[in-house]
Amino acid sequence: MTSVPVLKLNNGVEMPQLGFGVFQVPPAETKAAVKTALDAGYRSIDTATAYGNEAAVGEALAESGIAADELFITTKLWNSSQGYDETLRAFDSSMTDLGLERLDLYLIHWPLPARDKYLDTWKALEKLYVDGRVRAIGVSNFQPAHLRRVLDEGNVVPAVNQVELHPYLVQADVRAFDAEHGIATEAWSPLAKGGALLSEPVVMRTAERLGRTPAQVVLRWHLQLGNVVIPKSVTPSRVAENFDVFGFTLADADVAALSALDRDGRTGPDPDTFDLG
Ligand SMILES: NC(=O)C1=CN([C@@H]2O[C@H](COP(=O)(O)OP(=O)(O)OC[C@H]3O[C@@H](n4cnc5c(N)ncnc54)[C@H](OP(=O)(O)O)[C@@H]3O)[C@@H](O)[C@H]2O)C=CC1
Ligand SMILES: O=C(O)C(=O)[C@@H](O)[C@H](O)C(=O)CO
Repeated sequence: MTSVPVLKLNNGVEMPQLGFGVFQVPPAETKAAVKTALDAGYRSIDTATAYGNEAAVGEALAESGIAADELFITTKLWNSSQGYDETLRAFDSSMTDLGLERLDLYLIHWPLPARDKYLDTWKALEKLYVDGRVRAIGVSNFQPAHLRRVLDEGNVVPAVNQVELHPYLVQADVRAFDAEHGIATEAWSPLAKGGALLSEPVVMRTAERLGRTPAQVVLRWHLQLGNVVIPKSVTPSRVAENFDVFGFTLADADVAALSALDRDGRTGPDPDTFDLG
């Protein structure tokens, strides 16, 4: 079976560079989707309390019989649970739902700067890390200014920053800041939600030339930039297609041509202003 390259995080923990996302997968369909992904070879699963499907992910993991040390499971603390004590309680609840002894990666889902609770929240993640309940801790949707405060006031450097990232939103500043501080950048909505990006002439031409699909070309672009990617699909053929991205490479010119699609094209909320939950 294809083995996925791993990135060594800043604490030495190894994270698969390709994983499977389950946002908007209804709980009743999640077990089947995760099983399909595990059968295809994925070993990293990205969920969140907000997705409402942690328990279904946990069932799929338990039924798979795959050893915990071969899996890499990420979940995220939802906005309504920010704050030190609330975070510790929310973590316990996620672990019960996931049925895990130890989590691989726990992320603060959004910074919510107007609430100004993410530093207290980060302290709780640090406690979970120091107590050995999670192998790595990180953040999601953090802009450099938010990360700067965590670096200045925290004791642990976040291992990962998971942000919206695809050729319409290349996130050069965030990626540069992350890289400068040893933080791995993980791309959410790596396919820009499977929309217009996959019909861009440059993406289609490149795919045709290489005998690959547009989604595979976009995922290759991420991998060659060094991003962690977590495409989501409930379509088994696409789940397999998105995993089959290790048998070809893009030329530097192809990578540059996709990067030139950058247009500040967010599909999701702006982290500086998003405040929900
Ligand atoms: N931290 C955060 O704030 C966020 C994190 N995430 C994480 O990132 C993951 C991925 O992001 P997501 O928003 O789901 O978007 P993606 O960019 O992964 O796109 C998913 C969409 O693309 C379609 N698709 C998947 N593969 C292909 C393919 N090969 N060809 C054509 N279409 C395809 C899917 O359709 P179908 O399923 O019908 O096959 C689905 O509609 C999430 O599942 C979640 O884990 C996402 C948003 C925010
Ligand atoms: O999918 C996620 O992880 C998200 O945080 C987003 O869904 C986000 O909550 C959103 O898009 C709300 O409109």
